[in-house]
Amino acid sequence: MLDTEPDLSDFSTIDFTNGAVAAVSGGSDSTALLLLLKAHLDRSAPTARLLAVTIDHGLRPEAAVEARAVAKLCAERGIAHRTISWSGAKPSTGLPAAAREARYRLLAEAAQAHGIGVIVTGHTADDQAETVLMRQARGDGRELAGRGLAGMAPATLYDWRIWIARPLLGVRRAALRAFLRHEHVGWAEDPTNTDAHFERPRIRAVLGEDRGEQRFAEAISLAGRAASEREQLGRRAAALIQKFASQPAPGLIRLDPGFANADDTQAAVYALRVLLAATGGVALLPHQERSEALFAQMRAGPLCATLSRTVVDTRRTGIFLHRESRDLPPAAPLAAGLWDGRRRVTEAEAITLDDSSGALLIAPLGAAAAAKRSAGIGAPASLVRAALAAEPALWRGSECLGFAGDATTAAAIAVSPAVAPFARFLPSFDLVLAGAVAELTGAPPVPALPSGRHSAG
Ligand SMILES: Nc1ncnc2c1ncn2[C@@H]1O[C@H](COP(=O)(O)OP(=O)(O)OP(=O)(O)O)[C@@H](O)[C@H]1O
Repeated sequence: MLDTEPDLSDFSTIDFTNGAVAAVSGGSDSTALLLLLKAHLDRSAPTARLLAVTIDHGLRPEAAVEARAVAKLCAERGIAHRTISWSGAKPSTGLPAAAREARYRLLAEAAQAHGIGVIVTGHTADDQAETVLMRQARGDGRELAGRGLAGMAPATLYDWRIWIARPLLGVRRAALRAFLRHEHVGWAEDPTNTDAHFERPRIRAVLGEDRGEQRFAEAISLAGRAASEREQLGRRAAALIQKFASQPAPGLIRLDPGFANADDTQAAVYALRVLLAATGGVALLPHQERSEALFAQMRAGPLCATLSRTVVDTRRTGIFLHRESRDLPPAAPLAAGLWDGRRRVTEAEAITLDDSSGALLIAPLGAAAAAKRSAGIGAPASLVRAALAAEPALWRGSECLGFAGDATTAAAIAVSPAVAPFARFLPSFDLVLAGAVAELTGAPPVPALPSGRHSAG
């Protein structure tokens, strides 16, 4: 064991059977992560593969030099390393979010290409405190006690396919730096970390002031409480979904009328928000206040309203949710990825896109084709047709070949429901809730956590 190794018991809760990708920027936290993880694997899983990956976003000239320094360190320590460049077009607005999205995509692709089962990042307790304080400053906590303030989860499922673990979330940055100094290993300082134009460095500076340690402790304790509240609320909402929700036809959710009278109003509103976002294909949950108002209307009597791109239609037989017909995606060539935020297209490469009879397109089934389909059971025919009309279908010119993913087209393409609010990032706090929505909609089950500790049960 390395003699100044900080207490890193969290490594032992991660399953490294299928190896690990260590995301290493070259900063102190991820450099320490790399060395500590290597020591842990050498000790307890010597056959497990370790691949260090550095993403060069192409945004700072020093990034290439930093990546080479990581490569050199890896070569010295016998660790496989890859530098991957983000070569795509860079947006003029929302650059940090786009860079983050690209970073996780590239890390996931690297893991998949090497058959590796988990990505680990160097997020620390300091990052956690900063995140919570930033969210508090933005007022995220008002929305729902326990959600925004939970901070970063110990594990997050990316793109519904690979887990990102954060084993250093309980470790202070200062301890990691002390460890690196002791090991005589240097690191790169990212100038944006101290640039007061950015929110995080400003918060970081506050944590370094007189009452910084106290504020740090308060933020971490708040995050812990908020995380367990969020998890509990998610479980209660999941139970309501299991009890009251069904899917009579693709894209159509039916809530039993008893849902509107559920005693646990807080959980019912939360379940409603998640179902609205999932049905509409929207990543962000609809506003708390608007959702509360909608729920109150549901209690009061029949209604037909739209929220989060979802039509809510109450009938004698139930409360029905389906994607509204406005702003559906236009016909487009098949491509792997999320379609309308709510359907996941895979294996699209198997299609011959430009055959002689015209390119295959993915587009909504549309009202005319939906009218020819037989109605579902347990739902008004008009609502089944409205839901089906918004389902993705394969087209050649004006000829509809059938639902994308149907038996007739399945050989070439796979389309499965995506649980929109969690399709890109599913924090382990929300595992049970996301699992309930997946079961309801027929989405693939959530892949098992890379550890036994944060179990979905
Ligand atoms: N360029 C990079 N290459 C590889 N890994 C990176 C890179 N940048 C960040 N990471 C990984 O992400 C962790 C957090 O980094 P940082 O705090 O700079 O990113 P962030 O954008 O705040 O985090 P998040 O990705 O969660 O938003 C690092 O410890 C490292 O594991």
